[in-house]
Amino acid sequence: MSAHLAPPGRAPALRARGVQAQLGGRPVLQAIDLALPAGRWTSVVGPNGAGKSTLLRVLAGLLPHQGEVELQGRLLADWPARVRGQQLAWLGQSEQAGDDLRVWDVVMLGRLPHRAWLAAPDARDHAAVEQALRSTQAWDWRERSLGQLSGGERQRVLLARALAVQAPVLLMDEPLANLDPPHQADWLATVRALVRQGHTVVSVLHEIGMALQSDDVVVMADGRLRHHGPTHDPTTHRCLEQVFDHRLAIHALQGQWVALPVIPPFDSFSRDPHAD
Ligand SMILES: Nc1ncnc2c1ncn2[C@@H]1O[C@H](COP(=O)(O)OP(=O)(O)OP(=O)(O)O)[C@@H](O)[C@H]1O
Repeated sequence: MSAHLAPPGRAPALRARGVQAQLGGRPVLQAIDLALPAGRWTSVVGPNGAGKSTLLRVLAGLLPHQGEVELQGRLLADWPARVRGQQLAWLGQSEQAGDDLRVWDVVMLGRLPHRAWLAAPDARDHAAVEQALRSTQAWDWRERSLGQLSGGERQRVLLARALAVQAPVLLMDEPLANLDPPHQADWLATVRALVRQGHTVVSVLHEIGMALQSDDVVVMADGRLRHHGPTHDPTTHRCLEQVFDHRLAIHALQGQWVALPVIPPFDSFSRDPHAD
């Protein structure tokens, strides 16, 4: 496993030390030591069941675990809940959100950590919600209820809710689920703009081509961290190919990295497995 060091003088946005987690009595994360540098976009990738979502939930403080997790140099447990909610925004996988709620109100939920108990939203809250809805092209649906939207439209509203928090650190689990190619490209542009402004973005992605657009890649397999390194590093590419059983290959194409499937020869499908 390669180490990736945060720039000197700035605490990592998130740090895990000796993290372990169990689900259903089974260990699903083991011995995770990880420092995610601030002001960069890191993608977490790996095969199904590798522990990616579990890691993200642990980093967000949403799952009990052993070991330590720090947000901006301070243990998660030491942050007052409301302040932590201002610092760290979360977009979960297949999130349930009230289908009867208006889109506007769903996105306004992202402003809760900024408001005093029972206080009405102020002008800044309204501005943040409008900006988030416009940036995900969800503004036109603001009066509709969430339950009336398609899967991709709904995902854009939930992304808007995470953006409305305006947190320095954003964690997103499969943010591209249901998004069509133009809106995947818009998501990419949004993430790049956030990182340019100094935000930290951590995304669990199945789309390896998209993950290869990030600054850094964390590779997981079997509940363990296999690699953490810059996206352009050949070691990162080799590790990715390895954890996916060499069923994908990474190539340079017009100044970008792309992942292409490695398709077995036709013979291996047509052969009768019981012939031998
Ligand atoms: N509630 C649960 N109880 C028991 N085991 C669970 C539970 N949820 C997840 N797991 C197991 O934990 C392991 C890690 O799951 P996790 O969702 O973190 O993987 P992942 O890498 O995000 O997978 P995927 O790519 O399929 O989304 C898997 O083996 C999964 O079967």
